[in-house]
Amino acid sequence: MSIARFPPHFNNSNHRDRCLAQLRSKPVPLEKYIYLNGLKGRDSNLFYSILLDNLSELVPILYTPTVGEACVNYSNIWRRPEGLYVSIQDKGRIREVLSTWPDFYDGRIAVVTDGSRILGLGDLGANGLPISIGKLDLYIAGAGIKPNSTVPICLDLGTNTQHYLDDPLYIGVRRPRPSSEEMDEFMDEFMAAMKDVFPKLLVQFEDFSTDNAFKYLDRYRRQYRVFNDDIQGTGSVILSGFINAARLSSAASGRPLSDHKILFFGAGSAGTGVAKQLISFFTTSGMSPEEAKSRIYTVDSKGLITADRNGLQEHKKFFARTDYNGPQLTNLVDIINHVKPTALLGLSTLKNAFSEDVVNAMCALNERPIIFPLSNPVHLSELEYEDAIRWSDGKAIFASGSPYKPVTHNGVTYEAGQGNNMYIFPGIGLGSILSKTRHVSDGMVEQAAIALSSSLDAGEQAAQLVYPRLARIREISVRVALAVIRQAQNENLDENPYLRTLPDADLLGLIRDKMWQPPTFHLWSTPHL
Ligand SMILES: NC(=O)C1=CN([C@@H]2O[C@H](COP(=O)(O)OP(=O)(O)OC[C@H]3O[C@@H](n4cnc5c(N)ncnc54)[C@H](OP(=O)(O)O)[C@@H]3O)[C@@H](O)[C@H]2O)C=CC1
Ligand SMILES: CC(=O)C(=O)O
Ligand SMILES: [Mg+2]
Repeated sequence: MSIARFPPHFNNSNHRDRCLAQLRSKPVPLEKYIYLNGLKGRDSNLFYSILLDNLSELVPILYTPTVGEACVNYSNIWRRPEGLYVSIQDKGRIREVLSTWPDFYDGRIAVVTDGSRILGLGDLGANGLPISIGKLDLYIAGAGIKPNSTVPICLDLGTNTQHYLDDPLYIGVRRPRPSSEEMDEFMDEFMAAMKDVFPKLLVQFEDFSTDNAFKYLDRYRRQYRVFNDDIQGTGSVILSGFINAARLSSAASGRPLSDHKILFFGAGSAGTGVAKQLISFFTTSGMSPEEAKSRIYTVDSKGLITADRNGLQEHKKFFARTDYNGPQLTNLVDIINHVKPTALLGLSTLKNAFSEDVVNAMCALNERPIIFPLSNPVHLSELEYEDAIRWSDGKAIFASGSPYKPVTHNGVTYEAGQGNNMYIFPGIGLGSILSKTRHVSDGMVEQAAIALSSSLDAGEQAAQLVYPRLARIREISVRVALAVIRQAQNENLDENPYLRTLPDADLLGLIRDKMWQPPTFHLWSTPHL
């Protein structure tokens, strides 16, 4: 029997080839994003099935870098409602607004942004929703979280970006951002309402501006099941890459791990999160807290951060150096020559900040320098991969926030690592859901990093990679989830005692079995033809 309005010879099995061909015919990445978004609306099972089979091709479209372009232009490319907006004008009735979400009882993971610092692109206001959607697509593809248990949220609190306020098509409320008192009141009501409406929810804070990122993580982490991806997820993923990079670097130089010195170019929410995570790892590996702290140097837009600077923001004070009293160091090469770092990490949003002189200075100090330009999207990267390989003659141990294609230099092909929290948050989410943990602890985040660092397979180790290849993300998320569950148990945060009875091999099997798979046979899963 044929189904009305389907062509008589419509064939599900080659329809995915048709979709891929349609996608590939789009000339520019933003058009591909719009196409995929439409496909998800028409047939979400097919969308996720195609995504899972083509991760390396599709993740750079649905996530960084293209999702950045989608956010910048969201008011213009908007097609259909696809997430939950909670507006500052909803203050006093936020619970009602959240209750309009379909399937709210199934809500397990929300990614919540207020659009105030989307990737390195600044304050995009209500245009920030695609970042929540993109992160949740990675939860679904990368960790098998059920699509209808994910809740993408954008808090529409106004924007301080004038051209959006002037744009007649802008989709958000037309007002500047609220005062910190007004925002605190809004956030307190929002978080309480989230707990009421979605009782089983884990909340991931995403791309809040620096001060609010720290403030709301600290304010809610003991009360609700929350974590901040930019502070904790980034801290975890970069610790993991650093462990593997330090092993490669130490193998070349003979230096022990305890001899490493890390220079952070950018001391915002991500830089500070990574620096704290490294210190915690160094101390658990046996260094004293003072020794561990002495290994970290931070740089912001005014130069090397020293304790004698007036008006330092709270989050910069801990790392401010007390052992330098000379003239303010502002030039990165001068700073490198003063610090003599083994690793240079960029979380600054400053495109091409790692010039040839900077790479040369790192190479002069290190047989194999660790250079991670981590700013997103790719057009804000501190260093292009090709330049890193050429200028260092293939010696740089490299990972970037957004993906790069392999580079061939002097007959050798090099593969970049992607140091992006996408390797961590899906597994943290899955582990938190399965263990029913009450909170996400620092210990869980650190164990996630250690699990990721030890997940390289033989091929990846032979290629001297510091992160696994993206195609293996589901298997990586299983291991990260296992580590997260075990640590939740060690800290008595879990509320699923059955998992405690399982040995690791059985628990790994259970985690795999719990992952959602797109149905292999379907006839158009969303029936709104
Ligand atoms: N790879 C990954 O997984 C992740 C990458 N990121 C990326 O990291 C970047 C930063 O994010 P985040 O920390 O939240 O942003 P913030 O705005 O909190 O921090 C940016 C930092 O960079 C510094 N900076 C800006 N311009 C310069 C300059 N000219 N020279 C030196 N330092 C400078 C700022 O200095 P000042 O304090 O003086 O303003 C600030 O310390 C973004 O591009 C984001 O996409 C973020 C999270 C995860
Ligand atoms: C990856 C990420 O979370 C960011 O760039 O903000
Ligand atoms: Mg982010």
